[in-house]
This record gives sequence, structure tokens and C-alpha cells, in this order.
Amino acid sequence: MLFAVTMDVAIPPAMDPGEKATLIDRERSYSRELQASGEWLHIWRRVGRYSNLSIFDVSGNERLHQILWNLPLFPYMTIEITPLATHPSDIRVA
Ligand SMILES: O=C(O)CC1=CCC(=O)O1
Repeated sequence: MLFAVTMDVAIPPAMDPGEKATLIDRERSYSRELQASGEWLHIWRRVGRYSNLSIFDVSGNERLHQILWNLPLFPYMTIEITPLATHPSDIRVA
């Protein structure tokens, strides 16, 4: 199942810089593992925002929830999820 997910990040300004750097490194590693596995298909920066738009291809809602819940930055994110279906006008769909 495909999902478009936006993740707005709001790290507290008072967070220790070392802790922040470690958190961001962990986030990058976690994301790259899931990209390599094929579940995290795309990650795009939303221009002008500390936010990304990602596309996931996962088995279902529970798996997406598990992935998002385990994001190192999850406590500092506002997440919106849009389940996707094929569009009848898509020329790639026979
Ligand atoms: O958009 C961000 O910077 C947050 C994030 C999610 C996965 C990742 O690598 O960074």
C-alpha cells in the first residue's frame, strides 16, 4: 500500500547541540535503511520548510505506524498521512 506522508520537524531550540546532531544522524541512518529495503520510496524536502514529503510502500497501516513511531525525531514531528490509490488517468496504468 502506498502512502504520502508529510513530516514537519520542530526540534526545541534549547536542545543540546550534541544531542541534536546525534538525533539527526540516527534519523538519517534509520531512513536510509528503510529506503534500501524498498519501504521508503521517496523523501523530498519541502522547499522553505524543515519538513519532508515522503512516499512509503508498506504492507499496511500497522507497518506504517510502526515505521513512523520509531523515527528518532518522532517526538518532534507533526505527521500527516494520505493513503494513495491509482488514478484512472495515469498513463502507466493499463
Ligand atoms: O525531514 C527531515 O529532515 C526529517 C527526516 C526524516 C527522515 C530523515 O532522514 O530526515
